[in-house]
Amino acid sequence: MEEEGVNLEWSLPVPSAQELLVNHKTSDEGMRMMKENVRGSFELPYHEKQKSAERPGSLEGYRQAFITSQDQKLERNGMIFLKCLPAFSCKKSRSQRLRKAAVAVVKYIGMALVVHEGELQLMKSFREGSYEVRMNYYPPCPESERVMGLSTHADNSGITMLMECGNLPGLQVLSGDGRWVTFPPVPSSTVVNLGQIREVYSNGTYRAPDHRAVVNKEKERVSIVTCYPSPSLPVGSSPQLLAATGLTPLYQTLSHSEYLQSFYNRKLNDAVPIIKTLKL
Ligand SMILES: O=C(O)CCC(=O)C(=O)O
Ligand SMILES: [Fe+2]
Repeated sequence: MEEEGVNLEWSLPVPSAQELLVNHKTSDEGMRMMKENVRGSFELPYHEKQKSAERPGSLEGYRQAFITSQDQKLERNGMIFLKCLPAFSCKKSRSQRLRKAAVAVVKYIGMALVVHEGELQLMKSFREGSYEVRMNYYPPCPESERVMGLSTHADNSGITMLMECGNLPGLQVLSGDGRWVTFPPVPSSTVVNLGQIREVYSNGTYRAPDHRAVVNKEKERVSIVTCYPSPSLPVGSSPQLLAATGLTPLYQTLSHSEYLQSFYNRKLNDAVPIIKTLKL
């Protein structure tokens, strides 16, 4: 499939989870350098990393992965989180290519839902909206079966693009029959993950898969995750989809900031996933 110069090759490695692999030709020297730079940032001495540590009131910077409660079991994950504005200056930049791939995925999901050109606002929002980048660093652990790199979650985004740095498996997806399936790293590919905003948008047609990251006994693992939240759009079932299909809306509609606020007010191990709280 070709979309605005982005080549997409689809496959469904885990049949029951809506997770796709996209090959968008990022296996160039620039990508290798980016991965090396990210790895290098995590390998800096502690006091250097603290210079870019998360500041109160901001989620951005270097930090331990999400801590939402005093009693929670900590995840073995160091994280750098950044909010980014779209880079208009260089149309061929990697961030632009990733965004194009994300827009293409959003477009094809719309087509699969029989929602076509009415989606111009949606596409515009994905093309122009700010996005988030998260770099995950999972140190090795000899007792890897006793720790978790990132606990079970469904992404709260619209679409997430995940790049593995190195050839080390770690990402696991919960399959329809309740088994954890390890997602093998595929060189020069990006894993596209549907987030909960898309699940709501599709009125529950597509599921945001539960996934987690496990750690390796001997080797560190690094992943780079880009999330496209389309902040100018409300979070709710697509009005075009409901109009075209006559389906009853399953979810209430929130503004993007209301949705994020209720997401960040939650505890990591809250029994009810956020998406269930939106159900009508
Ligand atoms: O590192 C991984 O493989 C998973 C990362 C992830 O799921 C996330 O950052 O949301
Ligand atoms: Fe995730």
